[in-house]
Amino acid sequence: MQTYELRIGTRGSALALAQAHETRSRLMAAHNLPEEAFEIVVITTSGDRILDRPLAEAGGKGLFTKEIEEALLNNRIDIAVHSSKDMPTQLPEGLELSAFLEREDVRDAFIGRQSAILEELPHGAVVGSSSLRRQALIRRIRPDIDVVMFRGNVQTRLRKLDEGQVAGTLLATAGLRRLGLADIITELLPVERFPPAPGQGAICIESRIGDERVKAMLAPIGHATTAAALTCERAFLGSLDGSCRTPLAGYAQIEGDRIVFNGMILTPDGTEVHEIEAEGAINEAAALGAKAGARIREKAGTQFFEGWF
Ligand SMILES: NCc1[nH]cc(CCC(=O)O)c1CC(=O)O
Repeated sequence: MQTYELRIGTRGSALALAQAHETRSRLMAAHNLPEEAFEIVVITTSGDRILDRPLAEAGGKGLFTKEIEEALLNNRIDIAVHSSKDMPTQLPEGLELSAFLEREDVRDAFIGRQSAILEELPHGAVVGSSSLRRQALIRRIRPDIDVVMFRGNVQTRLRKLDEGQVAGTLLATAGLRRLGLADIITELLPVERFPPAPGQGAICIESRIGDERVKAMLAPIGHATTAAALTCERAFLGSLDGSCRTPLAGYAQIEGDRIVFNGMILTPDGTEVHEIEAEGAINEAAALGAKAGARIREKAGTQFFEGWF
């Protein structure tokens, strides 16, 4: 029987596999181990099966993680590799995010056909996105654009673009780079106008609390400033209940030993926008994010969150 140093759980999508392979490569380098020391275990999740509805409607974020977390808890895998953006703020008892890999580009990318530049699309153009944040951000700057639901993997989206079903779509630059598809990007959207989702661009690794062997193996591949930024962003998300029905953005930037955090919440039509900026010490990342969440909540008022459910 083959014995592995680590069993790595992942979803089977091209992006998820790319992230699992990247994690494996880093572990191989850090521990001077061959590829065979790691088993990659592909796990299908509910999120992979539901393709006909917006995810927020189908039950939200846990959809991409539930079956993988069960495999961790049942000891069928040792670590799970995820996109941080897809991770709920509350993890099942006994599990933790034990490492974050160095963050990729956090920006959203526009992939345009009728125009390379989002803001230069013709009046009334159709843009596809299933992200509530991206939908609201597009409507905010271009209320005339018809934003339609757009799910499926990158290949499906590109086919819909080529067929002319939509004039453009938005995807995370990080994901496209990891898939070797950066060349399809026609515009990199600036974070000031298109602030990213909490966690965007960062791979995280989940493991069992108390599994010290695994934790020690992960230590050399973890990236401290990414971890601080993600801790801040996830605290912001958590303090807003992590409701995936509220379009929101949150981005923490590390400058030396300081964190500069920018948060935003919007109504789905992009007409009402609330922003928050907070700065603090890097070792108070969680408190900073939580406080920014409380302050933006206060700014927006309770009716903001009740308006559209
Ligand atoms: N919700 C899907 C998802 N989760 C993470 C990424 C991209 C990679 C990342 O942000 O790390 C994507 C696709 C996208 O938004 O284009």
